[in-house]
Amino acid sequence: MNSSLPTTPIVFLKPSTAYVINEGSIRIPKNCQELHHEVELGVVIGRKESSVNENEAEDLIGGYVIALDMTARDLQSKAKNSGEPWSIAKGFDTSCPVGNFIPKEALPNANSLDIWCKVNGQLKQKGNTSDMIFTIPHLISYISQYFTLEIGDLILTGTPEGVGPVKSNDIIEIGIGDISKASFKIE
Ligand SMILES: O=C(O)/C=C/C(=O)CC(=O)C(=O)O
Ligand SMILES: [Mg+2]
Repeated sequence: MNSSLPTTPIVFLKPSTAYVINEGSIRIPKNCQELHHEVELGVVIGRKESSVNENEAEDLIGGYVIALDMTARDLQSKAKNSGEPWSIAKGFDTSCPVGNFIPKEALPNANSLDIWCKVNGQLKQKGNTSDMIFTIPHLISYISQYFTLEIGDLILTGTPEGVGPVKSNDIIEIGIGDISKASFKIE
């Protein structure tokens, strides 16, 4: 996205009303003319803890999901330019579609997974979690210094290149290789 590499993770929050389960619909938020898909690996927290170091972080992982960080890019750019928070741009209703839960034991290689996103059958994003700027233990440790992590919390880990716009009636499909797949329609 032409931003310089962050030296610490950029953290924002989505409310639980952002969730959409597999085969659900995504709503374009009010005043948004540019809604973008961002496919991301999601880490589901399985144990309540705060202030963990990177070595302890692995123990907090309960499992994974494939997820979308749906972003009202125009509203985010406006907020960035005026120094305002990203809450609406990132946290509007239906901004966090998720696939089915995958237990940690079923995904021992979370740091080298192919993740992908198709829009109307066309591949738009393809990346590998080994290319993430920050490792999963680093993200968990960093976030846990500020927020107590609770069972069921979901951490999205950042998106690979290829983010782009979607419009009404588009179908977004996301997946982890051929291990997990989910599909959503833009209302
Ligand atoms: O810096 C920007 O303009 C946008 C950054 C993001 O939206 C960050 C993400 O959500 C991501 O990289 O996954
Ligand atoms: Mg993102």
